[in-house]
Amino acid sequence: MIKIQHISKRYRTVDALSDVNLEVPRGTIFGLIGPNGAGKTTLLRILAALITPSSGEVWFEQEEVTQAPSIIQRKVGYMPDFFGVYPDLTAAEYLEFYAGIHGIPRPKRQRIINDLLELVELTGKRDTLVETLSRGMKQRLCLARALVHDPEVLLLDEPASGLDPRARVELRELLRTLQGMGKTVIISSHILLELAEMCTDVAIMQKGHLVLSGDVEKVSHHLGDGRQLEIRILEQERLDDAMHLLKDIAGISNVTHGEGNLIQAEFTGSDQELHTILSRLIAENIPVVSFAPRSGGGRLEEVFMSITEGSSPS
Ligand SMILES: Nc1ncnc2c1ncn2[C@@H]1O[C@H](COP(=O)(O)OP(=O)(O)OP(=O)(O)O)[C@@H](O)[C@H]1O
Repeated sequence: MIKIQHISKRYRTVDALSDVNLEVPRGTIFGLIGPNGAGKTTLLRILAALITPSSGEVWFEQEEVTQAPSIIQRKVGYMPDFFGVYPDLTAAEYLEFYAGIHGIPRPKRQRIINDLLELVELTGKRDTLVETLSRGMKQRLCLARALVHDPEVLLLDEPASGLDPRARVELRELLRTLQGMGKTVIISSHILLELAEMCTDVAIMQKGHLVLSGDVEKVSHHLGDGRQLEIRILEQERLDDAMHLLKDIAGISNVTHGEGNLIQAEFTGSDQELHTILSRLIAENIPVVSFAPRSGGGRLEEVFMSITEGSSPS
């Protein structure tokens, strides 16, 4: 678990972070979302010990680390939001260079490099000049670079920006693999939907403040207390019956007819009550095809827009 307590950072006249408190559970894929200038990069750079906060504490498990950069550097891998300039190095040489920087003994390096190239699916590119790799490949190589010393925590600044949809799917799969390896991953983005599909937890930031954080479901449900319910039924003729029935149930509001035979409604209540609603529909012989609280980015997007009013998410 990483605990960020009362972290503030002031650059001359700019308050980049103001009293940020955040807990990142171990093993999560944690998204930092916020418009440009929200303070995401500043927070990641503090967590990577690249800059020190003006005040506050960062705890990695039982250790306070703001004054102990060597602990952070051992535990954390950081991927910045820019690729930088590559000297004339092949992918393997590039990783070898960073393995050297991390003091990994020479005899161990080749195996680590082979494993990392395999992990990020660049084995076939090991002797290719980095400069000639595609953007997605460079991105994955940078990720491999951040993993060279086998850190517990990975910090990825805007990893999805500029990636095409396929590269984004590959990145998401890679992040899941890393999570499966027990790593905690913190990623930032100013484009909410990029993260909604990748993260288990999110924190929304604006103008140096943390506005809201928690697991994706919890944050998605933040708007009102309710969740959005989507019910699809088989036969158009039963649509009105189903809508009437739903409108009479306590806890259900805003029942509307969506595309095709879809009914959408707001729902406040427990999973037990949700189960009761489904049972009532079935008891009335309404041919339910699917019954689901709406999840994913759409809802999160609404939350984001409502609490970062006036700021565009992209
Ligand atoms: N080195 C610096 N000197 C002065 N001000 C800075 C510096 N770095 C960042 N800032 C300011 O701090 C605030 C937060 O910037 P930061 O880069 O952390 O935000 P961000 O959420 O990562 O934004 P972006 O998505 O644009 O990268 C901004 O107002 C920015 O101009």
